[in-house]
Amino acid sequence: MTDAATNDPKIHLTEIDVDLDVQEILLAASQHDIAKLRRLCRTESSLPDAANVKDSETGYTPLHAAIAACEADEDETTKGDASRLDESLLNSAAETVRFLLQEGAIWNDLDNKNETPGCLARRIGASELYELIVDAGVRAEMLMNRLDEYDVLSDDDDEEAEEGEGDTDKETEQTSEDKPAEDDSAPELVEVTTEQTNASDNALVNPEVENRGYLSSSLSINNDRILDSDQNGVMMRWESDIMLKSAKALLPRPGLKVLNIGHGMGIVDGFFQDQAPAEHHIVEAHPSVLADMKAKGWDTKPGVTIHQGRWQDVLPGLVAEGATFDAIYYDTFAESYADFREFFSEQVIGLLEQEGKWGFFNGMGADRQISYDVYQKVAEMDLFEAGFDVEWEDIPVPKLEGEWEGVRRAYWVVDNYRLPLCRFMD
Ligand SMILES: C[S@@+](CC[C@H](N)C(=O)[O-])C[C@H]1O[C@@H](n2cnc3c(N)ncnc32)[C@H](O)[C@@H]1O
Repeated sequence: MTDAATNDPKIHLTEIDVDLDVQEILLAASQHDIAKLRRLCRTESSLPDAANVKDSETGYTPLHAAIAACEADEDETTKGDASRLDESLLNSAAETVRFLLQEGAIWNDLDNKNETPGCLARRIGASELYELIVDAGVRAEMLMNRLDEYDVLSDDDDEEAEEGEGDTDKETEQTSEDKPAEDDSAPELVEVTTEQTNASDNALVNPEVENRGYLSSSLSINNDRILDSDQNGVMMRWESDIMLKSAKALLPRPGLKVLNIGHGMGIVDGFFQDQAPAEHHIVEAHPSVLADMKAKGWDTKPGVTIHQGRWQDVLPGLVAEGATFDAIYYDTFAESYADFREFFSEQVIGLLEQEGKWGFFNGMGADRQISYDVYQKVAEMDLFEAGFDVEWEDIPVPKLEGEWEGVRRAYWVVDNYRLPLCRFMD
């Protein structure tokens, strides 16, 4: 390591110094020695971000180390059995985890086994520690979402100031400075994986796909799946049971008015048709899906009106006409959590009957249980803020091992699908 000509002592550290510091911090974390951690984090350590150091061999952060210390020696049959964990160790670990989070520890950093601290807590059966990490994730995500909103507002201000100076697609541009340093993949809203950790950054549903790019890409539409040109799964037949249960919960009897956003393979629309709705409106934006709908005669089915275009462009017109619906369903592709929030806080409010129900495909963070749990809470809080109550029903998802052949990434990993049913609050 070459020393820079500077008076900053940190620049003069050798790799050995750094490694010793890292080991000292990780040891203190695993011993739940908060007094020592406090000293190391605040004064003694020469490392700038002591709460987020990483062991080069295991990839452990102090959070991983504090949690891993609770793991019981166990054989295969008792793995994850919470009753085998030492209660006082769990309590001191909880204190340590709280302390590290206060010091800015990142809730979802990955170790070398691809586990976040929360994944590790869940695997060893430390549910209290798991909940602490989930809550930290919720706080971080809420904050990131609000900051992104603030960014969008300032972008809008800039645009207003620059009116007439040409258009930039700010919606779809995101520079690396906009993103949080620790997280670089998206909270998955719909059907796409979060590959690394992440529920953060409010970026796009699929890190590699954004909505306008997707809508101009070519699709392969088969009987059991729709893939985009990069083999990302847009819709898959295994979701049929989820679609059936969603349709039945939303449209319990004939003669109601339903609005569906995103036709895909037409699975949910088929189940809505089975309920003989009085009006069945479908918003779809992809030209190939629209062509497929026409080929399958959707334009002549009873009560069906097809609205061609993005919901962002179509729905304000329906609101202006005063259209209302007993049921609304949202299942799009390559949209962000921010898009989804805009959908329910700005559009559903204008389109749903007072006693109506609405739902969405709940795929946010579904490639990792902790991300799924975090995003359930985040959504719940935002729905509450927008004036909606939500009920969740757990539906077991069948084993999907064979399903992902030919699909770029498995976007579904968690065991249970949580089906949301939303209504206006009383
Ligand atoms: C996951 S599929 C919907 C699957 C559907 N629920 C089913 O049961 O087959 C998502 C659909 O949303 C459409 N879509 C994506 N973005 C959209 C947008 N902004 N507005 C309208 N439709 C959109 C896609 O073209 C695709 O057909």
